[in-house]
Amino acid sequence: MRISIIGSGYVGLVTGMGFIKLGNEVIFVDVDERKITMINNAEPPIYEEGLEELMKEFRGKYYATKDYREAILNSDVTFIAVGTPSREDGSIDLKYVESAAKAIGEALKEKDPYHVIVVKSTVLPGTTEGVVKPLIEEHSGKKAFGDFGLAMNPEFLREGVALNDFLNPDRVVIGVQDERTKEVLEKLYEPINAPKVFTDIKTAEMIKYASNAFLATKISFANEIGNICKKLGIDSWKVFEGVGLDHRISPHFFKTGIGWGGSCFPKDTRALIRKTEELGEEPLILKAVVEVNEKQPLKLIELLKKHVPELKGKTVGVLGLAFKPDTDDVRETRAYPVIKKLLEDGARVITYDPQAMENFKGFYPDVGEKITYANSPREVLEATDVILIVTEWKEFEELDYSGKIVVDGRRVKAAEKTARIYEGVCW
Ligand SMILES: NC(=O)c1ccc[n+]([C@@H]2O[C@H](COP(=O)([O-])OP(=O)(O)OC[C@H]3O[C@@H](n4cnc5c(N)ncnc54)[C@H](O)[C@@H]3O)[C@@H](O)[C@H]2O)c1
Ligand SMILES: O=c1ccn([C@@H]2O[C@H](COP(=O)(O)OP(=O)(O)O[C@H]3O[C@H](CO)[C@@H](O)[C@H](O)[C@H]3O)[C@@H](O)[C@H]2O)c(=O)[nH]1
Repeated sequence: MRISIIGSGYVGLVTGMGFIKLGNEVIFVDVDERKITMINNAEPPIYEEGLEELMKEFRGKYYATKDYREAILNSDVTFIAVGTPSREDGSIDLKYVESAAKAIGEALKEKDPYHVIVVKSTVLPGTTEGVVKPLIEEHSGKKAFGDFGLAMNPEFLREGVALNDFLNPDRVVIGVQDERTKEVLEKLYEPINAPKVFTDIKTAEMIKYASNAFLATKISFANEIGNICKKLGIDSWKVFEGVGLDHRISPHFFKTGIGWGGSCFPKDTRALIRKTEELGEEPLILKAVVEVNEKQPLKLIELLKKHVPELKGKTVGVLGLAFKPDTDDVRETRAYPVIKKLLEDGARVITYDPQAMENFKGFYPDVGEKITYANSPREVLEATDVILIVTEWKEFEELDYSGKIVVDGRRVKAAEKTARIYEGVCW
């Protein structure tokens, strides 16, 4: 099939390359010229395992453009994969979705054959039918489900293992209303060996939020229990090994530490909280889940002060800036509140991350420009005896932490074994 993808970021690019691997052709659309040039040179604008190889292997099966008209006229299905960030007040910001829907509408004016539009961005229930549909209809002069198809197909991939998650998902959720659109998506996803859940459109939208909210809840719950364990001298990882063996519970997303960051859990829980309040309901659990998560990274500093009570003038090494390993993404990384607090307490910070240093500096200039970036993790260990571990990159397992005071937010075994003084956040 010929597919166009609007928004060539973490989801758009991975989804597009995944569809290409399944035998399709893709036109990527973006507003960012840098991304367009890089994609056309088969260079991934983001770091994601396996993406570069795939882009090189399938050169010729895709290209990128900023021209919506060209992309729509030369494809049968269009996925919207633009960002849906938070506004100041935590509510969902739909400005990218709205501008994409308008531009798709304009381009659809000239198109006769039945074209299917699929919302892949994470959007609150009601958005596809209440915002995207009317905008496309208004700008194209055509009617949804008669002149063009419309569906909502949330994405569940995790950064770092995104290609594998896209190609081997636990399930594919497709919210549709009309039979013609359903047939197109059934065909497109046929090669993927996973249960296909067909629902109405707003149920598909809600499945995405409920999934992310539940996973975030699992981690915050584990961290709350983990904080109790720490006080009682109990290893919470052992506790959740025992808990997770109950098949009703499952062992996943119970890794205690300094909490969840990233481009999804924080903004999606916030958006769901705002929506719940708008509906006149009280999001009691969701608010607690967020509150636990906001406090958790600062536990690192509390524990550090047990061993280094005065941080003023001290150099502290921070290992890891990405919100998790195997990505260069720093959106809502726990490294930000940790480094911010260290600087407020008068410490100097030297840091290393294999992929995310440039992004961190650009994304958080208020702290990013006040810290030192090392060329290797060893350089951090040479610069100071006081180390905080924020992201569990594999290479941090290969270091010798002898003589160091390490406070670990993610459980790096090598540090646990070799450090002079070792404190785990919840173990
Ligand atoms: N990152 C993830 O792991 C993940 C996983 C599942 C779902 N999601 C959801 O997918 C959506 C995209 O997330 P992302 O992380 O890929 O975002 P991203 O910021 O990496 O990518 C979005 C892209 O859209 C482009 N864009 C913005 N406005 C545009 C427009 N009008 N026309 C064309 N391109 C435009 C941006 O330049 C950017 O390249 C969000 O709704 C997110 O919640 C993300
Ligand atoms: O047991 C765990 C698991 C994760 N985390 C943290 O949780 C955050 C999110 O991790 P992960 O879920 O692996 O990364 P994302 O790429 O943000 O993926 C989540 O968000 C995506 C965007 O919606 C969804 O598609 C995925 O299904 C969902 O897992 C990271 O900061 C992790 O360090 C923990 O602290 N403990």
